[in-house]
Amino acid sequence: MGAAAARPTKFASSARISAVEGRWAGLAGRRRCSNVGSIRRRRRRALGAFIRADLFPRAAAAFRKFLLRVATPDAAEAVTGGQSYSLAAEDVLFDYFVAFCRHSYPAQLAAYEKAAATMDMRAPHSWYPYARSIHRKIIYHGGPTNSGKTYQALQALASAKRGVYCGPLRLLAMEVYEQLNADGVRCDMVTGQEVLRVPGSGHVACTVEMVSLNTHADVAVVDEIQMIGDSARGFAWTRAVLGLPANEIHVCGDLSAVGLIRQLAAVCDDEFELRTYDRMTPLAVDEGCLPQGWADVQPGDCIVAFSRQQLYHIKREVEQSSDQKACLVYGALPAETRRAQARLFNDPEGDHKV
Ligand SMILES: Nc1ncnc2c1ncn2[C@@H]1O[C@H](COP(=O)(O)OP(=O)(O)OP(=O)(O)O)[C@@H](O)[C@H]1O
Repeated sequence: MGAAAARPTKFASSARISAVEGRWAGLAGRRRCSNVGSIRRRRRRALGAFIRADLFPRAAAAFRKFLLRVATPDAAEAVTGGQSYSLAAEDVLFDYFVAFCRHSYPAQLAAYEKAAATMDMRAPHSWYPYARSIHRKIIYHGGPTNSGKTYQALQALASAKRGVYCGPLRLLAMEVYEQLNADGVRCDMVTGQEVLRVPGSGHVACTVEMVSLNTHADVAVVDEIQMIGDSARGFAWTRAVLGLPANEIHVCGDLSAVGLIRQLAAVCDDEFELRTYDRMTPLAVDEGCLPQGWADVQPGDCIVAFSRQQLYHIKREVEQSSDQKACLVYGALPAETRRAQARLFNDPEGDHKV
């Protein structure tokens, strides 16, 4: 604005009013001085008021026309009043601009506000309207390994009409799939690697990344819930806990995620219950190594190695130096072979116990 422009003061005389009117008309005629020009430079601010960038030029032009039609000399004085115009006047104008847009383009602003809400990364629970339409109960089965947490959750799953199990491993999904089908509860299996459909099934056992959030379940089981804190895969547990449309969600794991799940339940307006478990048998770390080498391996032992070559080598050693037979499972093993190996190991009548 020109330095010669008057400061915003009260009007005292009609001569002054006409001077301001003249200046208003002159300044408004040059677009940059109408202050709508300043608003133009504030597109981002307008976005914050849900005025989209593509609506902005049209809205700003309409607002400018509107201003020129209705502005009183007072307004002209305030808006064009010398250096003091800058921020304070723009703030005033901006509020009027927003009010004008709300009045003139209600549908556009509402649509953009709705779209912005769905993209609000701070409220992930709102991304799952189906789950939010259900008042869910989250039951946290917490305790150390082998304390029977998953067993209890699976009991609830098996007795439900429609259920879903989500686990971190294909093998766990497969174990549940086989167990439920063996117990007469028809169950599909869905993993990234394979999909097995059982006609008429009401249940599905899947890896957690594969769980469908579009199918209602009476009971859902989310296993190894502490993995929600995993930097690479934790998102899949978060998605399952927030998004599963199930009446009851049984989450199983150690107690490290209790606080977080309790908070998520509160945010989702779900019920929360904590059930804690103790180990049924003690777990102790052996003081020494196997004195007789692989000949000391006992039925039920599990040996972990870090390469395929090592695994085959150890299997050979165990079978040659003891009367045990060993099964093998590793990541690259085809799913069908892995299942056959797991079946061999789990068969109570079989002789593959390592
Ligand atoms: N009440 C029970 N009756 C019969 N078997 C049970 C019972 N509770 C647990 N088990 C068995 O004990 C074993 C360990 O139970 P489960 O897998 O439920 O433990 P967990 O606490 O979930 O262990 P993890 O943390 O390793 O998953 C399983 O083979 C399970 O079938």
